[in-house]
Amino acid sequence: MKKEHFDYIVIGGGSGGYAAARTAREVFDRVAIVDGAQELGGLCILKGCMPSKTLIYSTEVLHLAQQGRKFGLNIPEAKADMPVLHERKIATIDEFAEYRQEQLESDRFSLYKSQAKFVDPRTISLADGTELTADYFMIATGSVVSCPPVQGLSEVPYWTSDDVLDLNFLPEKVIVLGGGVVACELAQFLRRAGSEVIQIQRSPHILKESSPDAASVIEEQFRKEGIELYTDTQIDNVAYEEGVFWVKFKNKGSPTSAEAPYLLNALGRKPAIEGLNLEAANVEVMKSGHISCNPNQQTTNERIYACGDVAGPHEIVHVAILQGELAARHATGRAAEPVNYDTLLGVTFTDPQIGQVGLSEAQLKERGIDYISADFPFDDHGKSILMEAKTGYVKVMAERSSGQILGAECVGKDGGELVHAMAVAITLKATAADLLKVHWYHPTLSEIWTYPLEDIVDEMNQT
Ligand SMILES: Cc1cc2nc3c(=O)[nH]c(=O)nc-3n(C[C@H](O)[C@H](O)[C@H](O)COP(=O)(O)OP(=O)(O)OC[C@H]3O[C@@H](n4cnc5c(N)ncnc54)[C@H](O)[C@@H]3O)c2cc1C
Ligand SMILES: NC(=O)c1ccc[n+]([C@@H]2O[C@H](COP(=O)([O-])OP(=O)(O)OC[C@H]3O[C@@H](n4cnc5c(N)ncnc54)[C@H](O)[C@@H]3O)[C@@H](O)[C@H]2O)c1
Repeated sequence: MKKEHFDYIVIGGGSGGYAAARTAREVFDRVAIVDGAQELGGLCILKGCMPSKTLIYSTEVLHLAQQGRKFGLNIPEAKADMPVLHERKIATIDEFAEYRQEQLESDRFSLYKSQAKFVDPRTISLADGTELTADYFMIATGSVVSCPPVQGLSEVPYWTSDDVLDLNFLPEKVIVLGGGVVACELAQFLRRAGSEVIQIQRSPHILKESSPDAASVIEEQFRKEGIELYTDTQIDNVAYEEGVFWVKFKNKGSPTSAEAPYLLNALGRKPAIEGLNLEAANVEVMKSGHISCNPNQQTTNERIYACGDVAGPHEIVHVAILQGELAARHATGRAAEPVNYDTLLGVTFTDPQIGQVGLSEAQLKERGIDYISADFPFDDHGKSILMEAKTGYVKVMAERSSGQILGAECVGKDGGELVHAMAVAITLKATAADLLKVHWYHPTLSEIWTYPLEDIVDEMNQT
């Protein structure tokens, strides 16, 4: 049996794993990456952020073109050409994936294309029986689509996000189960591409990670665009007969049903821990299935770290990367600062987008922090009015005593871009008064932030 020893072994070569390997390699000479995927590159590049945002951007352009009259344009017909959209996605993603594959295959690392399984706390075995030992391990195996216990769901041929991101035809009608980020981004993509869409969400609002105010804006927009959106539902069962999916559910208590030839299961993802044999490595998992980690990303076995979707608490690429870098710095004995989730940035790529950063109002209340909140709507702002981008608002929360910005929300056109101004402010601990010293160019969407900032400073001056 082949055996080899490394300083550091990364299991899973996605965003988090590659960040850890690259950072560990700055110090260690012998770094191995083990990945069992048929195609290397990880979720973000292959079936997550990049393909979804490529397709979503196309339908955003399509939506604008269809609104041509509003802008004084005569665009006779604008519609999605699904095979071409599909080709564009493939070409775009291939380029990103190729670059990542080159990085993984470089001679800086020893790459093993295999599933890994722990044999003991210092050893993994590969599919061909090879055993690898290491001083330190990083588990970065990501997540997989989950199939929650909805009656009938596991027996029907549902689509996942992978299928929607790989469509080369326009489905005439799709039922979308769920109201999380994946469900919402893809429901709007499908609708704008031309499908009939029925979306069924359990809780009273979609997008539970966002504020109810933000979710309400998206709900109104979805309904305006023709998505048949049900919230506050309970799914009774799912069935599939002769090419038709049936979903029976209670809509605010009353029995309802929906039928369509396609069904997207967007009811969430779960950590990819199956087959790792974590018990053999003394690595414990939490009730959610995430690997239990301390702030340095060390698991219950201090020589084994975890990062990204498999560790949580947020399934977001930049968090996976920050965690991977931090963990590798820690393992190589360098200064390492735990990820600060109080400055967390999140973006939902619906249109309008939701950008949110720092503490939410709910968190500020929960922590008993005395704060001032001020908001301003896009329908009263010069640049957004001339762009016909009048939906949504910006909101800023600042500590009452100091004016330090603690949280911000931007629901609007390119909200995910605009919110970065506040992300910088929050991370650098700027106050509302500091931010009013910035040159905010006119007319830009960004200058909308000055209105709530002025309101905060005014309110502070009154007390
Ligand atoms: C549709 C969709 C859209 C998304 N959009 C965004 C977005 O816009 N922005 C954002 O921040 N996040 C987005 N996300 C989330 C983001 O993609 C993930 O948080 C991120 O990619 C997770 O990275 P990771 O390194 O933890 O795991 P992954 O990139 O999934 O890497 C895990 C790797 O581990 C390998 N592996 C698994 N098990 C084993 C094993 N036993 N042995 C060896 N190898 C193994 C896999 O083959 C894989 O290559 C999206 C997700 C989805 C599904
Ligand atoms: N823009 C981005 O950053 C982006 C985009 C896509 C995905 N992601 C990440 O990927 C992760 C996975 O996203 P997701 O949307 O698949 O999961 P999610 O957990 O965010 O959403 C799952 C949805 O399914 C619903 N649900 C779950 N079980 C149910 C049941 N039994 N009956 C009815 N409803 C049920 C939940 O209420 C929720 O609305 C997220 O954590 C997100 O951070 C991020």
